[in-house]
Amino acid sequence: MAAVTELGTALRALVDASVSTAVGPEELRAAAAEARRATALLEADRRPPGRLPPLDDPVAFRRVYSPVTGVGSAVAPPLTLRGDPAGGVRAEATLGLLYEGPPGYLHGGMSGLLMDHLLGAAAIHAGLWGMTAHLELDYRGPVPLGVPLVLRGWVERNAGRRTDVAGSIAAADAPDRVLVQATGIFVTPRAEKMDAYFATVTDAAGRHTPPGRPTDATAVQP
Ligand SMILES: CCCCCCCC/C=C\CCCCCCCC(=O)SCCNC(=O)CCNC(=O)[C@H](O)C(C)(C)COP(=O)(O)OP(=O)(O)OC[C@H]1O[C@@H](n2cnc3c(N)ncnc32)[C@H](O)[C@@H]1OP(=O)(O)O
Repeated sequence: MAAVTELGTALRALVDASVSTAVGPEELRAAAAEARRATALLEADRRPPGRLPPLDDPVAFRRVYSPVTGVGSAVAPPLTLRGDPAGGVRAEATLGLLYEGPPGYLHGGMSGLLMDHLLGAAAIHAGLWGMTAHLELDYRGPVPLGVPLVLRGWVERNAGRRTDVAGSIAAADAPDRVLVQATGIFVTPRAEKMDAYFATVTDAAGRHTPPGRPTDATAVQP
């Protein structure tokens, strides 16, 4: 885990530098050569989609390469999710140029990614695992880059396999001024669909490992 985290941290610094650099073509080409060298090292042993990495724990919902929370992911901020004393889950993050949409502000699709994850995690935190069936966002104000943000997700109601969830993004210094407001419907797939989607998922040792049961523990910190 320490090595995965070390590489993820180094790669995040690299991709951040690569989108904010102002150096010339010579330096860019030299950096590209270094990047290709690192890629060759990593490509020596790869896993296919559907085989979880050894450090993942599908029962605890730990995913080290998640594009949102993964400590090993170059593109994840990465978020640390916590249980929110006000209910649901929350995370703090300061996002950089990698995620820029309008100059100086967060790409709207990135808000969608983050909200999808927060809402899904809020359902899991409440013991209600589901896949995103519907996600709706209202963009009330642009989300600034480079300032601390607070992201929240909470369950509104649950009926059978369907869970209605909501969430928000705000600047940490103005938490009541909601910049992005999200609502979503998460559905635990019926058994036939669970089978069809995940029957071939295995852990690193090749054992069948379907996604977590609705009552499983979560990766959310207490
Ligand atoms: C993802 C695997 C994860 C594995 C391990 C996880 C570790 C995670 C760790 C940490 C936190 C994670 C956080 C993750 C967040 C991100 C999650 C995603 O990105 S999920 C990918 C995108 N979503 C899809 O690809 C779904 C595609 N859609 C489908 O496959 C089906 O539509 C599905 C399974 C969602 C529902 O199919 P049915 O056949 O099981 O269920 P039916 O009978 O259609 O619906 C059940 C009820 O829900 C309502 N419903 C379904 N879809 C609806 C919709 N779009 N709008 C409104 N209502 C809907 C229906 O009307 C019905 O309600 P009535 O029982 O009649 O009252």
